[in-house]
Amino acid sequence: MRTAYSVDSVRAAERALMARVPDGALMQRAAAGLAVACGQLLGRVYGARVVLLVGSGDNGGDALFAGARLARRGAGVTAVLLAPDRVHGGGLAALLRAGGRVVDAPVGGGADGSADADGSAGVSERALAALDGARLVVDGIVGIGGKGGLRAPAARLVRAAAASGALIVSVDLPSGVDADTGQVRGDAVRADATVTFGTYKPGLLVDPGREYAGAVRLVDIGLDGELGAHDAALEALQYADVERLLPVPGAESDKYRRGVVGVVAGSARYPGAAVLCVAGALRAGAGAVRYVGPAADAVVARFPEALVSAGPPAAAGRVQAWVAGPGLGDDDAFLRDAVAADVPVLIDADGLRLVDVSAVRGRDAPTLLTPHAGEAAALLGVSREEVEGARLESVRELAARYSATVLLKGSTTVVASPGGGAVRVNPTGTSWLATAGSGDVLSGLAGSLLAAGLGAGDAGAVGAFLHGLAGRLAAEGAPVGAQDVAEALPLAWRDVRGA
Ligand SMILES: NC(=O)C1=CN([C@@H]2O[C@H](COP(=O)(O)OP(=O)(O)OC[C@H]3O[C@@H](n4cnc5c(N)ncnc54)[C@H](O)[C@@H]3O)[C@@H](O)[C@H]2O)[C@@H](O)CC1
Ligand SMILES: Nc1ncnc2c1ncn2[C@@H]1O[C@H](COP(=O)(O)OP(=O)(O)O)[C@@H](O)[C@H]1O
Ligand SMILES: [K+]
Repeated sequence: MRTAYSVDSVRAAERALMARVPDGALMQRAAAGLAVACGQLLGRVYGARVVLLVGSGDNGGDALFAGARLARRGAGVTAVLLAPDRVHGGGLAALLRAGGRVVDAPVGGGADGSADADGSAGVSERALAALDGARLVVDGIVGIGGKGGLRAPAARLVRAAAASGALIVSVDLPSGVDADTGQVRGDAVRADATVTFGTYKPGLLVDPGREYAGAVRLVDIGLDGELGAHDAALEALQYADVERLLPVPGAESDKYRRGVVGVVAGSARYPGAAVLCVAGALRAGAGAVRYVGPAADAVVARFPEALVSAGPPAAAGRVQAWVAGPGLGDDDAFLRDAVAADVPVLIDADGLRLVDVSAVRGRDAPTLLTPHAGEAAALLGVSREEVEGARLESVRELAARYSATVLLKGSTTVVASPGGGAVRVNPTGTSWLATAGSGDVLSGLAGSLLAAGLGAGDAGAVGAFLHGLAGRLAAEGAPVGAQDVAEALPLAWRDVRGA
């Protein structure tokens, strides 16, 4: 399991560790890892021009000590100081000893300024000129101490760094990205790589922050033992975790023991949603798929193995979980039956529009809601942009409001449980999945995992993992349709099982 911890937990763990190690040891470990990563990106360090963007905190200190290490290996290192009067003293001294140069960012060398009329944001020509011809820019403006959007001088330098064409490495996290949420307000560094210390931060794993971070490398600074006393804020399942959770049939399994999933989806207008949902459900672990609804002919024509009926759900025979909602249109009768059933229920798409909050809250069996950002926005009464800018907050809020597990789809898919705890973040997503109907495949797939006995959080996280993997395997760099994603699910299973 890959985990990420909140800033508060990181700070507490760092305090505990610092009490046991010599002064400055953690920063030296961080700087050593950072310098190694920079060296690898540069290839040849000797003679390379490196610019450090140095803020007023320890993030800038890391950059300075790493810059000193690069300077000792022959790089031409220039530190641009955003707040010369508050720079990390030890780091600056180390850089100067190693032969590095220093340029003050504020015009006139004072404290960091604010926006001004000529657009220079109070940044000196010398600071901007230092970026010309740099091969590598090290972003040490702010780390976990960042608050709000970048101030104007920092934002000006970040734009100049982006325009310089240099490789950009962020220290701990891209400056301008909120460490706890991944939110970006205004300018932020778009890094080629981020070297983070001790643990991942949530903002490195969740968009929009994740996209700004580039390739993330974790440097061990000895924090693991101390972090054990804290709860992770985020968890990302890895292959081995998913393999353990897959519902592989045992020798004595039969189709009923494997679980039967019922699908309430499709309408005369949208029969395809039913077909795609069943396509996902058939390849996910349940022993049988029952379809009820108006698209029964279309479903059985494509999948003779599906058990179909016109409904209602109560007359369809026993199921261990229902999936309800894709392509339903406005008819909520079958949805209500499914929600009233005392088995796990996954609600998606039109079902999310039609469902009654109090009916969901009143359920005893687990409920899994799978909105995309637009659906989540409608449920929360906010804009789609607000949901996409604050995925973690949105998914946690929905889970609390509905007393349900919520899987929020999109460029980063996240899963929150009603009782709080770590949010699951899916590591396998690919934007090739942004194709009509792929959400229907996911709902069938995750519903099938529910029927096979996985808890709602596991069904959501494993479903998203397999879905993302299937999307990648189906696409291999070319556009795919939702059916292709469903057909690649066995490949995803085999990939996870190493089969
Ligand atoms: N605490 C530790 O043990 C370790 C900390 N390390 C580094 O220390 C960092 C945290 O250091 P700090 O707590 O000093 O905080 P930061 O260096 O992340 O940032 C704090 C400084 O940035 C300024 N600032 C805040 N928001 C800003 C904004 N929006 N625009 C411009 N400037 C802004 C503040 O005025 C403050 O001086 C970590 O991210 C990591 O890089 C590492 O050296 C590893 C060890
Ligand atoms: N940019 C993206 N990156 C990764 N996955 C994406 C992206 N956009 C959409 N997806 C995934 O594609 C699927 C689309 O589902 P959904 O929006 O419900 O579409 P539909 O209703 O057409 O089925 C979801 O699993 C979602 O997470
Ligand atoms: K940074």
